[in-house]
This record gives sequence, structure tokens and C-alpha cells, in this order.
Amino acid sequence: MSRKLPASQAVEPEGVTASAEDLLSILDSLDAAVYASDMQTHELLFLNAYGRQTWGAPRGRKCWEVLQEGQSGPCDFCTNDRLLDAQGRPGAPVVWEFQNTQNGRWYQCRDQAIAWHDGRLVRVEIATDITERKALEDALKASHRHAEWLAYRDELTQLLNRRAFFAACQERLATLDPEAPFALLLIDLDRFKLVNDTHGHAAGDRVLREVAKRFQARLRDGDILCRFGGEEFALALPGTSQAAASELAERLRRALSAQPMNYGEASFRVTASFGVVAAASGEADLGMLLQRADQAMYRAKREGRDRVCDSP
Ligand SMILES: Nc1nc2c(ncn2[C@@H]2O[C@H](COP(=O)(O)OP(=O)(O)OP(=O)(O)O)[C@@H](O)[C@H]2O)c(=O)[nH]1
Repeated sequence: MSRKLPASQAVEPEGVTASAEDLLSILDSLDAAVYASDMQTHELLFLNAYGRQTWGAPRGRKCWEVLQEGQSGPCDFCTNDRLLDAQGRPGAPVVWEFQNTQNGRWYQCRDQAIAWHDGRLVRVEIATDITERKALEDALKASHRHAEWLAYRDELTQLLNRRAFFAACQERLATLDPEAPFALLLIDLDRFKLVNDTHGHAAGDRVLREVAKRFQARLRDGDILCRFGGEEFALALPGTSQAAASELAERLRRALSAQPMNYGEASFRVTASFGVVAAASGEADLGMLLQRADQAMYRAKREGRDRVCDSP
């Protein structure tokens, strides 16, 4: 502590009697850092026991030399300017949160300008360690972000889920030129039950993940792929014509059928049936497009599977 108030400066507001020693003892017992620094020279005039234990004794140094790391002058985040009113008199307190540059801990700081006993203005800060609360808040935010992510994702393939697919398509349709085409593919794996029955459900899960990976590797930014349900995928291609969508469907079909999938010792070929439809964005009704793509996909099933069928 740099300076001790004489006991004669005891205060007795409204029947309360406390000597300067009493006040210092109170300040030194607080579970928070309290300091006062000259608002012009930045000299640290007072630092309570909590602050001295954390940052060391002031010994006539400036606040930024004692409390912060690597400062060669007043801190960018100094609150001095915010503590005075337009006439340069002490204004309302400023409460802020800050990660200390010396020890990396988070503090909630309550800063206030007051007139020191000799008339100069000083900044008084009360800083409470909120590191644990911050960590909890960060964990909560992360888990909220994760929950939000999960709400829009299919857990197995990490693709968008059906709900997110509809939302993404509507959002894209709203911004597309009404004349621009909007294509939609429905893709259903062939005889997938057989994969589960022959190689087990875990193998089926692996296949679904691998299918998602192979499809994704062949798409562009802006294409919207989702796991529509079970062993069915939907793919929206904003700005893509029916002919171009059919060509892409053909490439996706080959991406499955041309390269067998391996699971343990087993190696097997996975194929899918594709239904393709397109409309001008301005006339695209998602429900109707899905229905037409579904009909085309079932035609592909009926005609022998492992093929692409266009909706008329
Ligand atoms: N492993 C696994 N299987 C799934 C999942 N979702 C759906 N299935 C299986 O997918 C299979 C779909 O079977 P079906 O609807 O009979 O169709 P299919 O055997 O693919 O035959 P076609 O569609 O007619 O070619 C069922 O056995 C479901 O249990 C999943 O998340 N994991």
C-alpha cells in the first residue's frame, strides 16, 4: 500500500463511526481488487490487499505498469474518458468486463471518478474475479450452438436434416431470379434392406455415411444436400437446369456404383435410384417438385434401379 490515511480523518456519516484504519481493514478484507489511480498521471495511489497479492505493491508506479502486462503507456481500454461528464466532473460509474493481460483472469470492473482528498480526480475501480462464471457462460454458449447445430443436422451423416433442407430451399428460392431454374433430386438407395440384413445395421450406417461423403465431394457451394429420411437423400440445385441436374445425377450414380464399399472383410456395390425435376424459381413449389421427383425416382426403381429418371 502506498499511503495510509491518518486516523484523525475518521468519518462519522449518519451515526457510523469508523477510523481510517477500520476503512483500510474493510478494504483489505474484500474478496475483490480495489484501487485508485490519478486520472492525469495514472499513478496508482491505492491498491487493497487483494490487489497487492495479485499484482504486487504499487511502489509509486503507474496503474498500467502494475496491473497490466507489456504496456508502455496508458491502456487502450482505459475508462478515464468515460468517467467524466461533459463539464469534466465525475459522472456515472462504468461497469465492464475484462480479461487481465497479466494473469489472464476475467474481472467485472466497476469504475468511477471521484475527487481525491487533495482535490485531484482519481479513478476508483472495484474488480471482481468472474473467471469461473465466464467459463460457465462459454460452456453454455458452446452447448447452445451445438444444440442449435444438432437441431438442423442428421446425426449419422452430419448432412442437413429434412427441416433444415426445407428452410434452406425456401431461403434460396426467395433470393433467386424468378426466371432462374431450380432443380431437385430425390435419391433412394437400392435394396438397402439387404445391406442391413446381410452385413448388419452398423454396416448400413457406414454405407449411409459413405454415400453422403461421396455425394458431397461432387457438389458445389450453394447446392443443398440433405438426408431426407432413412436411406433417402434430397438434393436441391438452385440455378441449375433439368439437363444439367440430370448430368450431375448421373455422376452421383456412378460415384456409388463404380466403386464398391468395404466393411470389414466384405466388399459390396451400393446403387441408388434418382428422380430429377426442375422448374423456374418463380414457379417452384417445393411440395409439388418433391412429389414429381418422387414419382420419377419410383419410375427408376420400376425400370430396374441404379438409374436416373427425369420428371416429364
Ligand atoms: N443401417 C441403417 N438402416 C436404415 C436407416 N434408416 C433406414 N434404414 C433401413 O433402410 C431399409 C429400407 O428398406 P426398404 O424401404 O425396404 O427399401 P430397400 O431395401 O432400399 O429397397 P428399394 O428401395 O425398393 O430398392 C430398411 O431396412 C431400414 O431399416 C439407418 O439410419 N441406418
